[in-house]
Amino acid sequence: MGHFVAARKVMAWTSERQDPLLPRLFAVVDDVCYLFQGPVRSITSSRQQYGLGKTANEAIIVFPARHLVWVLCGKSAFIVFDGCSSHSTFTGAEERKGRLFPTANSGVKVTSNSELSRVVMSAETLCPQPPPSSPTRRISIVHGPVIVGAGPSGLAVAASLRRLCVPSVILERSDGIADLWSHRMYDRLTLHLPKPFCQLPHLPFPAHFPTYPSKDHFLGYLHAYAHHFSLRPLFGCTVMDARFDPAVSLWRVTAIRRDLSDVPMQALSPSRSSDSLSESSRSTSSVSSETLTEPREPEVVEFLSPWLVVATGENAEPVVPELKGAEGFEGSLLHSSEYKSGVEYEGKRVLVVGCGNSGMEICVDLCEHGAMPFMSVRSGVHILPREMLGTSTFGVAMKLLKWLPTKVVDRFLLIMAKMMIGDTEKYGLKRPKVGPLELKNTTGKTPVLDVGALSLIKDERIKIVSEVESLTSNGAKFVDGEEMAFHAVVFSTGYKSNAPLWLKAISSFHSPAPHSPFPLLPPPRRAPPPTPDSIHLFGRALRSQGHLSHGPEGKPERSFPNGEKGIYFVGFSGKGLLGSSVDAIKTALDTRPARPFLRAEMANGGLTVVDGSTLRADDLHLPLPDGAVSGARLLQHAESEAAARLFGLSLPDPLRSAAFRRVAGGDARSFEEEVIDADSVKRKVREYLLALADDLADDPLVILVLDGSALRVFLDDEDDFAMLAENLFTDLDVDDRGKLSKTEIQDALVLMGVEMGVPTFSEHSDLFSNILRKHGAEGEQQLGQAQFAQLLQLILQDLADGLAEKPVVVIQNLKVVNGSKIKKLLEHKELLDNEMESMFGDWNAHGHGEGNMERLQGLLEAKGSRLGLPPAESNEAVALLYDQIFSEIKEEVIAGEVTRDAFHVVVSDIMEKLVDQLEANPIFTDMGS
Ligand SMILES: NC(=O)C1=CN([C@@H]2O[C@H](COP(=O)(O)OP(=O)(O)OC[C@H]3O[C@@H](n4cnc5c(N)ncnc54)[C@H](OP(=O)(O)O)[C@@H]3O)[C@@H](O)[C@H]2O)C=CC1
Ligand SMILES: O=C(O)C(=O)Cc1c[nH]c2ccccc12
Repeated sequence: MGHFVAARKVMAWTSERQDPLLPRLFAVVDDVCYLFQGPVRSITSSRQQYGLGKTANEAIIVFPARHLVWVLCGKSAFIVFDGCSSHSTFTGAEERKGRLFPTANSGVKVTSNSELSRVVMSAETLCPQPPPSSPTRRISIVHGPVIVGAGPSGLAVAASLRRLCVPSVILERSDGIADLWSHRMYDRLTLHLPKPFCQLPHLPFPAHFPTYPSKDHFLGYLHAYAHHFSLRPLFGCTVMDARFDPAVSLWRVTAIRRDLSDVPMQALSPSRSSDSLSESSRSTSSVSSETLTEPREPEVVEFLSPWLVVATGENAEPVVPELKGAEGFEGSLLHSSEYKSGVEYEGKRVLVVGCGNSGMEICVDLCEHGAMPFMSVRSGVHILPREMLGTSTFGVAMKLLKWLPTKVVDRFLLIMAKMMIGDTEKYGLKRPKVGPLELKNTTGKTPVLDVGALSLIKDERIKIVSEVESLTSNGAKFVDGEEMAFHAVVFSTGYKSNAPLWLKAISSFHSPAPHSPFPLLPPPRRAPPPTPDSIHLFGRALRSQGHLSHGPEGKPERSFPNGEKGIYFVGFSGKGLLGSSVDAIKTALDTRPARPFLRAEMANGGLTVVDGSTLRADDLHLPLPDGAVSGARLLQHAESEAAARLFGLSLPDPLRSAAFRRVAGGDARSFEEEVIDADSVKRKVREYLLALADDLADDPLVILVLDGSALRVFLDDEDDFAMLAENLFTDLDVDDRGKLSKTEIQDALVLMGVEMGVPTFSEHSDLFSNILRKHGAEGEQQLGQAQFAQLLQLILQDLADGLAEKPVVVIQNLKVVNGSKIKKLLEHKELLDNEMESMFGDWNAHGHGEGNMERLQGLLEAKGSRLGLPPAESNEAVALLYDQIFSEIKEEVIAGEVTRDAFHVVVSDIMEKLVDQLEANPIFTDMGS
């Protein structure tokens, strides 16, 4: 342990082996100390940059304080930049006997081998006092991402991070989780999409939930979810401003935090009990001590973090049109977010403005409560049945989108809708010109999934009226001149995001390159994230708020200026809760190398692509059976041989049977009974292996081999292990009792999960129960943190040994696109010609002229699935791949009228480029559940 020494305006850092009274690395300017320790890699360029002498091998560089700390109030403070984890930690510090010590519970651990590479200190005298009128301001450096919003998206991100042992902070303006769902939705609401599309990552809905869970089911689930992952958002915390500060490469998120001490604890606790859920039965009072000691005055807190997750949703603020005469209307005026049920409207005439899902369902609700609803329709609307072909319409659409372009899926949905619910136009519900999914993608307008409104419209129990022109004292005037009386008006006119109000200056940084205050630091060890600019746009983020410029298709443009880093938009993809889950997992996986040990784990273990190459080697692993054998026996042997070369993996059935069919030829049944003579046995086994290899080459499997090596990474490094054990302990100790029972070791293993090298509990219960029993980890005995760590270490050691002896292979639900399909196509003249002809036909069918390049890109993107590529709309990596390849094609080669030959040349060129790119950099796509 080194020491911080402070004497009035002088502070210094000495490392362990140095005399604390003779600090070596030390500098003071204007009350600010900047101290640097660590290897200087780019010494030559640094010499130039700082004009150092040729013989200099050690340098002290002093920076102005504003680069480092914006405002620091109250006590002294220092910031430790840990070069190992690329994390900064902020702590209060106090001076005792001339030395500066971290204040209690500061959370800073500076150990000698944590490779401290920068130390920055700032003394008390530096801090300007806040102006007396302003609320107290505090700075909080977050050890992980700052998530704005505690709705489903924010919770899903935090949970996904928690599972990876990455901490995060959720800031939430309201008093509880999922405020929209708990306070701004009508009672009769049920989810429109079936269960699998609405559950959040890592915790399925309870089995007893109906296919379409109710609002209360869903809310109960969200509370159980927050509880399960011990998520404790900071409630009453309204973000006013968030901006990226290039000087420190951090996001500065300023929030006002209200005092919530008079809010009933029930509302603050994530473990609100609910009848609909059994998960929440683990009763705890999970109000943290922090909640109990809330400040009285509103407090301004500035959160600093390298990552900002925007999870405030597309429905943050109600949209209410400004109508002439609204002030003079004597009935009640409300937004759909304030409508709870139709009880109070019995016998009343209610005008519902807007025909989205809310408008439609509120009309149904009004009918059911004996009111008379009138629905005002301005533009058109797509109504689709909630289900078709025996499953949900949404599910059908998602399936089809995997294979077909949006326009074709739209055409299909509209044909099905017409067959099932007839022509909706004759009731005054015009269909928009653009199809439902394309409209959703381009404008964000969701199609209506019919849950009963349509038949009420047909029966004229819901009356369709035209666009409202103005309100009168007792009703409304419509654009068609008609005037009617109403008791109430419910604006079901939708919602908008509020991110533009607080997310400042995105895309408008002009500084050429973010200035680094630490030019002497070794470059970060982590490879940059896969996107070129570290801005993670999962979906249609903020499209309608003008934050992003749009391309001609309304797609957000994918180019961003440099400067803003580490920002993630979660839940803006227009794909409902499913979209939130996908975004959340991506965000978590992307930010997870936040922890050094996770980085090590990824480098060591990581994913393995099984592309069948190990099956091609000539020598066999297992001795062949002697003499002639039956076909069935041969197959059995061939399968064992394959498994022996594939980490003991048992291959999916379709793969095995396809290979078997190729070996067996015509009749599989008779082959099993056939006698294979000794000479043919080896040939047949090889045939089987090669058949498997061929299929795997086209469609590789992605597997995770858990052989204990990932676990060793933690076990081999004392610090890493201590950190892991501490995190797990605090995560599990939800009541802050400082004790856990032995049985909770099992929860720790579950929390660690596959990502950290622990197999799933349920599938490998033998392995676990032996080890747990051996260490007596089944009892209720209470363990303190140190004992917990000790026991965990023993158990993980045994687990690692067990796995080393018999690795566990987990097939990941990922598809790898490596270009082999395109390569095959290029090698197969006949198929290639057919494909080219069909593309050339499409090309000609859509006219000529301007924008050939865009047209060709569109055509190839649409054909992507035939080439083995996932749709570009659904996969950012694919979209980037196309963009990159098309940027290399010269405009003139496809200018004007394109001949067949020229078309063939260009398209083959593109295909070859695709192969090159994909072979070097395969694309992984999530196949969902
Ligand atoms: N059970 C469920 O799962 C439910 C889901 N939802 C979802 O919640 C989100 C919000 O839905 P919702 O609240 O219905 O909002 P939407 O944005 O989907 O619909 C708003 C409606 O209001 C109309 N509108 C807007 N401004 C005016 C105006 N000045 N005059 C007349 N009409 C106007 C729009 O028509 P125009 O095209 O003319 O602008 C549109 O029909 C959607 O994603 C929806 O699918 C909603 C309810 C239930
Ligand atoms: O998010 C909503 O509002 C839904 O009702 C689900 C939904 C999201 N995107 C869609 C596209 C087609 C059909 C339903 C949805």
